Amino acid sequence: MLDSIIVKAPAKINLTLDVLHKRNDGYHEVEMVMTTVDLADRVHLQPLNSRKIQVESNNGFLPTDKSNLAWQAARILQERYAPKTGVKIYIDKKIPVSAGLAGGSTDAAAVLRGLNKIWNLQLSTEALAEIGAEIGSDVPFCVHGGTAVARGRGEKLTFLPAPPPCWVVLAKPAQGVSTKDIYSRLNLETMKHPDTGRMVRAIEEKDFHTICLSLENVMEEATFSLNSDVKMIKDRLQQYGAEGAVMSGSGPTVFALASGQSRADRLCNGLKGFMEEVHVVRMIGTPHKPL
Ligand SMILES: C[C@](O)(CO)[C@H](O)COP(=O)(O)OP(=O)(O)OC[C@H]1O[C@@H](n2ccc(N)nc2=O)[C@H](O)[C@@H]1O
Ligand SMILES: Nc1ncnc2c1ncn2[C@@H]1O[C@H](COP(=O)(O)OP(=O)(O)OP(=O)(O)O)[C@@H](O)[C@H]1O
Repeated sequence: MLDSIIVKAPAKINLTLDVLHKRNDGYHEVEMVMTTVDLADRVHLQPLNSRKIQVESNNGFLPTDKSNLAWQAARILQERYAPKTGVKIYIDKKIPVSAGLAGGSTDAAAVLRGLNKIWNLQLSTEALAEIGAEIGSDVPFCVHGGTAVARGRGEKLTFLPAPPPCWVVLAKPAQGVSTKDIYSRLNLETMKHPDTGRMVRAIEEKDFHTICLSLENVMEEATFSLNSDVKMIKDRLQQYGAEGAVMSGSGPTVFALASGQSRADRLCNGLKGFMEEVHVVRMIGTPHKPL
């Protein structure tokens, strides 16, 4: 058994997000293009000789009990493959919580990848992603990282090349939203669907301009109606010269893409005048390297 390990757990953004219909199991069939950005939690894993799973974090608002998705990931692996060991998980939280950036899902994915290594389980990435789907719909993507079209509940992944290098300005309004609530408020009859095919082609052709034109998210209307700040931030980003801007996931984070750092910094400075949580990061878009 290896000693401690620190696993980087990056946030995701949705370049497109489409909802096709509601399924009999209560979930929705989705089609969305997801990619990773360089805003990441650091998940520290330290094996324990007892069966304890202990979670700590620098963020006092995070649950440290079994409702933490990182705890759930450790429990599943322990029950199935390593009944005699435990782990201390310390989450150095950098990703805003309840933001639409898959913060909890990426921590769970980091625990799956990290424990696979330190408990020497030798599970494939596909097997870890399958386990991840039991924890949450965004976890399989977070296990792989990179850029992908996600279908089904979010677990059926078709991988794409990385988008062209660019900057991402992430703006998170203070008030969070519940993913479940936003799904239940969607108007499936009247929504305008994104052109997912155009986004996929633009990524394959590394056509930054068309990527910006193709950013679309069917959840915006529902989130805007609950939190008017979200629309206001998107409008401001467009007024300040964003090449493209859209909400990520169920929100409330809105992001803008910029081909150069100076434009990204200008957008960030414009927003900083009236909101606190703004990050300028690089798009990553390539799958995680093996640990
Ligand atoms: C909005 C997205 O973040 C886009 O990437 C995801 O679709 C949500 O992924 P997630 O937060 O991992 O979602 P889960 O934890 O699996 O589900 C939370 C709740 O969202 C709803 N949900 C989620 C995924 C999906 N395909 N259909 C749904 O209806 C369900 O009500 C579920 O109870
Ligand atoms: N490790 C974790 N990090 C963040 N939130 C967690 C974690 N584990 C459980 N949670 C809980 O999950 C809820 C959603 O948090 P999260 O940051 O994952 O939202 P999100 O970014 O909107 O997720 P998604 O984009 O996957 O819908 C919060 O209520 C939080 O308390």
